[in-house]
Amino acid sequence: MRLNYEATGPADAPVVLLGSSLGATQAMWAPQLDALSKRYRVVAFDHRGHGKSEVPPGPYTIDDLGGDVVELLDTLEVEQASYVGISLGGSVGLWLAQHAPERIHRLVAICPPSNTAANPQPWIDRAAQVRAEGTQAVADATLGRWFLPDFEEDLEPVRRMLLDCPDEGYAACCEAISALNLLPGLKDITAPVLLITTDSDQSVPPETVVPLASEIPGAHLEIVEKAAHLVTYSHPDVINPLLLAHLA
Ligand SMILES: O=C(O)CC1=CCC(=O)O1
Repeated sequence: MRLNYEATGPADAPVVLLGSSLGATQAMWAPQLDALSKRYRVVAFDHRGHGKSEVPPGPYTIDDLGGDVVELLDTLEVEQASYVGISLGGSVGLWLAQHAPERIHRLVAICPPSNTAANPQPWIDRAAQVRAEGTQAVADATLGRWFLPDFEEDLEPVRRMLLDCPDEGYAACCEAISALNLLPGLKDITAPVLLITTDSDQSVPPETVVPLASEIPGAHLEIVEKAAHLVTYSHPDVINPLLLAHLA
């Protein structure tokens, strides 16, 4: 699988991978790049079906998405990296920590869905809707979940990113999310984990993230106040110091 990625920071610095949300590209990490790339080789990638990565026909599985990242590490000849992921990207991080523990140095999982298999129908319905009508059919609702109404920045670039997402890639990743259950392997994770959730996340409610902290050995939990789902984008002033402290 050919994954698109953008690398910034010193070529010989420790590598940090950045995994994005459903419907987003690596460009969503712009608010983190300056802070992280002073100390790290930052590799922000597009999941399969997203951005400039390949778009094979779906459905995809979390094994596909996680396996793609292992393949990317192999291609980059990186033995071990830290990983920061949000939303679907956070789920991929939890998968990597369970299935490729020797490749993950430290993990930050932000607002990660972990047991959507318990209620798969909304994701199956969303996949069908996007295959039939395109990502424009879900763009307004998505922006409403990603940001609180008082977030004043221009959201057009984010809307454009969603509209540009290949419909098949978006739908196929919804199907991966619909079958997701990462709970059984949490107790076996050995990498140091920082979990981040927010008080107003309607996509992946905090009640589904907080309990993960007592399942993952030694995990640290942070709850960001007055923030919705795409907290890396809306609150870099809060998130970036948390990332730097955990990755150090
Ligand atoms: O679009 C959403 O609802 C937010 C979301 C949940 C999982 C993911 O990757 O994005």
